Amino acid sequence: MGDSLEFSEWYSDILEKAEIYDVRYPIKGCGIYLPYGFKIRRYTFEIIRNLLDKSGHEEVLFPLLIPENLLAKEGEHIKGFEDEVYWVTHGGKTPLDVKLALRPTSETAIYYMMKLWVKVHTDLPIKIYQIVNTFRYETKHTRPLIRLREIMTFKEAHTAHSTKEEAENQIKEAISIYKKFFDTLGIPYLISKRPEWDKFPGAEYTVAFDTIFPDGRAMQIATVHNLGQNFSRTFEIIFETPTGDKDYAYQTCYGISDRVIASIIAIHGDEKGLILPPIVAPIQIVIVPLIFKGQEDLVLNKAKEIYERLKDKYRVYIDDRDIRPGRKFNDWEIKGVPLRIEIGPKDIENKKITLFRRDTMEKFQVDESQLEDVIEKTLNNIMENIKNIAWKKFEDFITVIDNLDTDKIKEILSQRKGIILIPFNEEIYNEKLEEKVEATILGETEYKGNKYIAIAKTY
Ligand SMILES: Nc1ncnc2c1ncn2[C@@H]1O[C@H](COS(=O)(=O)NC(=O)[C@@H](N)CS)[C@@H](O)[C@H]1O
Repeated sequence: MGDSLEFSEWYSDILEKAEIYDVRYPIKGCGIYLPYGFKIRRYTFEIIRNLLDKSGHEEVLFPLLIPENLLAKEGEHIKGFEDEVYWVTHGGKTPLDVKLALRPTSETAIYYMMKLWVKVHTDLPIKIYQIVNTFRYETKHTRPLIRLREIMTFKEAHTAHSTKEEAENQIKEAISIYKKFFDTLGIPYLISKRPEWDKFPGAEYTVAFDTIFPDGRAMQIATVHNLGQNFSRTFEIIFETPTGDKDYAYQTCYGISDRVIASIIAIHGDEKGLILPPIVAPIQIVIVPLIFKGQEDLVLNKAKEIYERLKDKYRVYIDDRDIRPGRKFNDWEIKGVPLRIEIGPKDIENKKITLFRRDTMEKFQVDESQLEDVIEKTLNNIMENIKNIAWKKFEDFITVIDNLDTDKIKEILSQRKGIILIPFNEEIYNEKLEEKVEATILGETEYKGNKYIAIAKTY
């Protein structure tokens, strides 16, 4: 899946063949999560929910609509989004006296309310998040789960603190939460501080997680923003300090979207189809009874027995369709089911069970009595294996060069692409550098102990 056309064909194909997502909705940039894809999405976002809940965040839910005067309150912010906002102008036939925005992100909705909630320092910190749909009228071409106009799974966390230091620590916590999240999914990443000219509108600075897709292009999969007091001054989120003075809250926000699902598909998949990390697989183990004439019951009963042994601990499914086993194997391999159990009369006689692991495509036999142990070990091993493979591919896409050799950079980015790292150098670190290298400056990054400028072709 080297070059981008081949990859993008593979990607569109797999969304359809694995029945994840249907792009045929009559609005550009909008699509439908089909049942299998919806389950992957649900298990994936359960992980981030648990990580956020365990680190003192509360899940909330805000209105979709934001009145124009609110959205436009913070100058930088509205400048950054004015070309992307969808507007509601009528209620039925009645023109609205105030235009309403479909939230592109919810800073202005949430911070309006924080002003009402925050009076004294003991009302802080506030650490809330929501997982909602947001809307951005993307003018670059849209791509399923990657560049949407309706971003259906937008996890946005928003925090407010009584000191600058606490907000800085929150940035660190957010970065560590995202590291745990992507490590749990086996998605590799490079963390960089976005350049001044590419930070989030209204932020002091932005830290971003970028991964690399099989076509070599970098994909921003998470962002963490230190908002300083920019929004709290505009929205007057003022609190009484312990010494009785007044101060503006110090804020952060951090977001991920459906791109995480796109990354799981793109980074772990192979020519055959999906390879799902067990933790997000709708079916973790599929049981395929090998039915021979006259021995149907023997095999089906054994399949049911094994199902009963596993069903409390795993998401397991018996495929008892009346079709050839080879067809079944193919279907589940496309859907990325991590582990397959094949049951035939000979196995039953020898008290053996045949297992097939999707990541290495290898088949092996175990004693029936060993089944639970072997499954546990194999599923863990699959996760470790696909994570190592993903990081290996990622590292292979990173090229460190020791100076700003623009010809060499352009050459690499036109062939293999990936991320180029050049030693950090204040003089050259400006917007003109993007023109020189004809690529995006991801930002400043630490890599193997040194400081670099990261450069890449991006989505
Ligand atoms: N059009 C889009 N389709 C899919 N995902 C997107 C789109 N635009 C942005 N994202 C993802 O959403 C993440 C958060 O978006 S953002 O603009 O960077 N940050 C915010 O909106 C902040 N309010 C943090 S919650 C990005 O890192 C990116 O991974």
